[in-house]
Amino acid sequence: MRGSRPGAGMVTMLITVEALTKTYGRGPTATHALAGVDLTLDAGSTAIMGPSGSGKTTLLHCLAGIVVPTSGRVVHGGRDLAAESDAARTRLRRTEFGFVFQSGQLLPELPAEENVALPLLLDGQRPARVRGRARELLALVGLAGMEHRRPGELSGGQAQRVAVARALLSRPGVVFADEPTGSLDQGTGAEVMDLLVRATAAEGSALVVVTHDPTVARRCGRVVTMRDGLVAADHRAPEGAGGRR
Ligand SMILES: Nc1ncnc2c1ncn2[C@@H]1O[C@H](COP(=O)(O)OP(=O)(O)OP(=O)(O)O)[C@@H](O)[C@H]1O
Repeated sequence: MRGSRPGAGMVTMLITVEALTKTYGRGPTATHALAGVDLTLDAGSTAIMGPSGSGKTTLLHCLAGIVVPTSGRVVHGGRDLAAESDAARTRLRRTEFGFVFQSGQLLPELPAEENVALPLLLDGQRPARVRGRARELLALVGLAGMEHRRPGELSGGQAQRVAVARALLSRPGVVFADEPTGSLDQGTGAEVMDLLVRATAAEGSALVVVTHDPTVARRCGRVVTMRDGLVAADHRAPEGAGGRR
């Protein structure tokens, strides 16, 4: 049921980045985090890999409209994000994008269901409907029956599953994840990553995940490798091999 967003599930080119640069600071201490990136993000799952400091998080933040680039364009739905107002970018992030961070950033005093439902409850949407959707998503991520547990009563992997459910709440076109398994042991991390790929696919959302971990990247249909602020490699898994989409 994805009828609320025009073209949902049919869009293949989601975000296009053209000649993107981002420089932090100025003068002799300036850091050129992105040095001219061209990239078209399409449906499916994309991992962004590369050495520390190569610009992965900066690219993710530019794609998601969190960071405004120094030059270049980030085009989403025909609109250049950089040319939009802060308010318009915030609205876009709330309605079109979902986010999963390294540690789930759940509110400790709220049960899982409320943590998932909160963004749309704050938006003033009908509570019964929002809570129903939250329960549906918690079941999708394998947490049926744990709706009333608070984050302190969940394992690290379960807490990240709640964060995945929350990211999918508004039926986003794209879910952005920055080292989503970084705080988990390897086995739990692999389970959460599988879940993240499966749940985003089931909901018809694209996935962009920044990771250092090759086993995480192998679960994605495409791997973009950054080096010194540029795309150094861009590999797609052959149809049916790797990239479990
Ligand atoms: N807010 C900031 N102010 C100044 N420099 C920054 C800022 N954010 C990032 N940088 C610098 O920009 C470069 C790219 O950083 P970025 O975080 O995008 O890299 P990364 O590939 O995600 O690194 P890591 O894998 O270590 O997280 C680095 O040299 C970093 O120090």
